Amino acid sequence: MAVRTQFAKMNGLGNEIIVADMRGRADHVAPGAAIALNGDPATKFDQIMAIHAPRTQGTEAYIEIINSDGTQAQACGNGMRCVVQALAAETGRREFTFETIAGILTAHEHADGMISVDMGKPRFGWQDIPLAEAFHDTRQIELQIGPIDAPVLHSPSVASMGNPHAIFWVNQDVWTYDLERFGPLLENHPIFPERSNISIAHVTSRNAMTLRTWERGAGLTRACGSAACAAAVSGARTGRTERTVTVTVPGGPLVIEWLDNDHVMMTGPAEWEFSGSFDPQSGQWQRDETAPSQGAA
Ligand SMILES: N[C@@H](CCC[C@H](N)C(=O)O)C(=O)O
Repeated sequence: MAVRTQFAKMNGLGNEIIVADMRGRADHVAPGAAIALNGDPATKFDQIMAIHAPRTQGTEAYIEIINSDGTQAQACGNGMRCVVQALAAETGRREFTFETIAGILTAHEHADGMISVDMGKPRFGWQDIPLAEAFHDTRQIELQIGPIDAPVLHSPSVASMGNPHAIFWVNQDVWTYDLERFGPLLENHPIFPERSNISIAHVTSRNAMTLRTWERGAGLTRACGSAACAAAVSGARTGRTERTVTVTVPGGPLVIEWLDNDHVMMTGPAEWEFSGSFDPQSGQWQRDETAPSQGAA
């Protein structure tokens, strides 16, 4: 059996996150271990944020992001806030620079405990999402679901926040749509060769919208930070909103700012639940019996 790794079970507005401390070791969390952890109600998660030793000078760590189906993701906004809270508790520092498969990003914890993550620049080219065919205007692409003459959802905006997002705009309560039914069909639609995160957005003012997301590789979630960013920039890009938007997801509000330098800043909370250790090969785990404490290590 492999040496166990320490983890913290956390959440970012209800997006279920496992922060795993893989520093000082060469192995990775195996897809089978992720699937096993997700199969246990106590450790059920949306993403594992595996903290590895830094690969690039000037960064704190390399973060590997693993969906609950064992696949890798390029971005996870809520997970990054959990990583920041765990490392801030461990080190006493508030400013961090991380590397992910999608590049370098910075984040900081505010004095009130809220955490801002610079999610980088959005990309809108059809090859960047990616889409399987050329669309020169990705503010609205041809895609619909439901009866051909009365589609339930149609004409989404698409954007990449490092990972692929499709945002379907609706004029009524986002809870009136059966996202559990449409999500998997749209996630796996042939237009998305790398699958996609699927969101439904209802703009309620120039600075606010509500959002529900079916996550690629994880399913229905209570929050998706990168989807909130993709929805905010798409809202501004299509003239529906200003560049600063409060995006209310089922777990609560996230503030998204599309800055003049084109970077997208996401601000929200993170919450520690419990700590333990698991075998990164099998996913066998146990809860720490010691007094409650926070931090990945
Ligand atoms: N929960 C995340 C996004 C997770 C990644 C996604 N499922 C994918 O495969 O792209 C967030 O908060 O951004």
